[in-house]
Amino acid sequence: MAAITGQQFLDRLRQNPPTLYIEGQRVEDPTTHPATRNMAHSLAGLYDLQNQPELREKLTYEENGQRYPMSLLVPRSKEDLARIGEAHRLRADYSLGFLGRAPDYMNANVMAAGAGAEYFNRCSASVPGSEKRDFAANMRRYYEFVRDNDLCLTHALTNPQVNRAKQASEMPDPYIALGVVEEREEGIIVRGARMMATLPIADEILIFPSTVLKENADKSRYAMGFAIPTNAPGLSFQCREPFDVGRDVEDHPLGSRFDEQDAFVIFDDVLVPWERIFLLYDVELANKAYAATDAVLHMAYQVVNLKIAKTEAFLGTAQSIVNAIGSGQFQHVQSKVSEIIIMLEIMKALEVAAVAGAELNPYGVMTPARGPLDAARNYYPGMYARLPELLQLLGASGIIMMPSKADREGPLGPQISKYLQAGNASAEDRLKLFRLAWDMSMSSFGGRQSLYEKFFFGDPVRMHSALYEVYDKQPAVERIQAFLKRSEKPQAEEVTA
Ligand SMILES: Cc1cc2nc3c(=O)[nH]c(=O)nc-3n(C[C@H](O)[C@H](O)[C@H](O)COP(=O)(O)OP(=O)(O)OC[C@H]3O[C@@H](n4cnc5c(N)ncnc54)[C@H](O)[C@@H]3O)c2cc1C
Repeated sequence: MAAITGQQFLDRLRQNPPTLYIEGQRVEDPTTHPATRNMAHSLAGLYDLQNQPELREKLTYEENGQRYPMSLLVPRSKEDLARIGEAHRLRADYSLGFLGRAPDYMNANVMAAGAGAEYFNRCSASVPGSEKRDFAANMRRYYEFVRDNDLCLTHALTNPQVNRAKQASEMPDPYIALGVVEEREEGIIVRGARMMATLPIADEILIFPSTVLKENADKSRYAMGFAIPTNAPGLSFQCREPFDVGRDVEDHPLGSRFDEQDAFVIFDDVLVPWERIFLLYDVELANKAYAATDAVLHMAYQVVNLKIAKTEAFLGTAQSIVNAIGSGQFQHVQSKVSEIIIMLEIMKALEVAAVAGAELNPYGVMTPARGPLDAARNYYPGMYARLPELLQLLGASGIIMMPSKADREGPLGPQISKYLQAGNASAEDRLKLFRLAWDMSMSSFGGRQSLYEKFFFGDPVRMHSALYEVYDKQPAVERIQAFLKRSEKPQAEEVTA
C-alpha cells in the first residue's frame, strides 16, 4: 500500500475503530462521532498532503518502486536528515504546529527502533524458553509493517498516577501498572493501565516504559515493549472531555480541527502475540531502549521542527494583532514581539546545529546531534508559557471580546461590523484573527496545549536531571582548572615619551 491517502486512512479507521469511550459512551465510528470526526478528517487531510503532486517528492521517498512517508526514511546521510526535517516542518505547518502527535512523531520512534533492532537481540536470551523468539527480528519487521501500511500510531509510556512514592509492585494491586500476567503459547497476557495516550484514533499503540524501572534489577513483569492494534480485545481508551465542541471553524479555528484527544489506556487481560514483542522482563534493556537506539533523538528532531512551526504561528499571530490594532509604535510592544523572534531563532539555530553535528550511530543511522536537541527539548517547555502570555498581553480585551459568527449574522451584526473593525481589516477578519489568538492561548484547547508543552516529552524536572547526568561537563571544568593554575601576569608596556 504505502503512502496512503486520507480516504484510505478514514476507511481503515471506520473498519477497525479503536475501543474509545467518551462521556460514558462507546464511540462506534470515530469518523462520524462529533468529538472525533473533525480530528479524523484533519488527519486525513495530512495524509492527503503527501499525495499532492507538488508535495509528493518532499513528503515521501521511494524505495523498491514504492513511495513511503518521509518520516520513515532511515537517514544514512546529513542530506537525508535535512529532507526528513523539511518534511516534518511542512507537515507541522498544516496545523500551525498544534498537532503534537501527527504520525511523524511515532514514525521517528519506530524508524530508529527498527534500524537499531539489533539492540533488542539480547532480550531474547533473557526470556525463558525464548530461543525462537527473536525480538530483534520482531522490531525490524514491525518497522516494515508500519512503513508498508503507512500506519498511524499512538503510544503510552507512564503508569497511572496513583502513588509516585511507590514502585509499581508496591501499589494496592500489582496490576495497576501494566504488567505481564502470564505467558501462553501464542503470546503474553498483560493487565493494568497506562496514564496517557494522545491521538487514540490511531491504528496501533506502542508500549514501552519511559520512566526508569527500579523493580527487580534482573527481571520485572513491568519491563516490556510491544505493539498491538488499538482495537485488540480487552484494550480500551477512556478519553478526556472533548475540546472540539462542535463550533464553527471561524469560532474555534484550532479546537474544531485539531483536538487530537488524550486517553487513559486500560488493558484488561490483553493478549500480545510473541511476534509483536520487542523486549520483555529485562529492566536494563527497557530503561535504555530509547537512548540506545537513538529513538529519543529522532523523535526530538521531529519535535524541534514542529516547535519551529508553532513558534512561527505565534509570531505571525502576534504581529497580525499588532498590525490590526495599530500598536506597533509602542516600544514594549516591539519588545514583546521580539521575544517571540528570539525564541524562534534559537529553535531554528538548534535545528541547524542538530543536523550539522549529526553522526552515524552504531546501526548506520545518521543521527542528529544530542547537544542541540537536548537543549531544545529542555528549553522549549520552560519558555512556551510565555507565548500564550505574550498574545494575551498584546491582544488584551480583544482576545475576550469576540462575538461569534452567529453574533455577526444576528441583529447586532451591523454594529459589530462598525465597532469591532480593525485599523487594517474588517470586523470579520479581525474577529477571525483574535479567535485564533484565543484558541492558541486561552480556550480549553489552548490550555491543554500549555500543559502538553510542559510534559509531553517527560517531566521537565527529571529531564533537566538527565541532561545534567549525560552532559560532558569535564572539558569546561578542566578549562577553569587550567585558568586557575595560570600565574603569569600581563606585562604592562613601558610608556616611552
Ligand atoms: C497533554 C499531555 C499529553 C500527553 N501525551 C502522552 C502520550 O501520548 N503518551 C505518553 O506516554 N505520555 C503522554 N503524556 C504524559 C507525559 O509523558 C507525562 O506527563 C510526563 O512523563 C510526566 O509524568 P506524569 O504526568 O505521570 O507526572 P508525575 O510523574 O506524576 O509527576 C507529577 C509531579 O511530581 C513530580 N515527580 C514525580 N516523580 C518524581 C521524581 N521521581 N522525581 C522528581 N519529581 C517527581 C513531577 O516533577 C511533577 O511535578 C502526556 C502528558 C500531557 C500533559
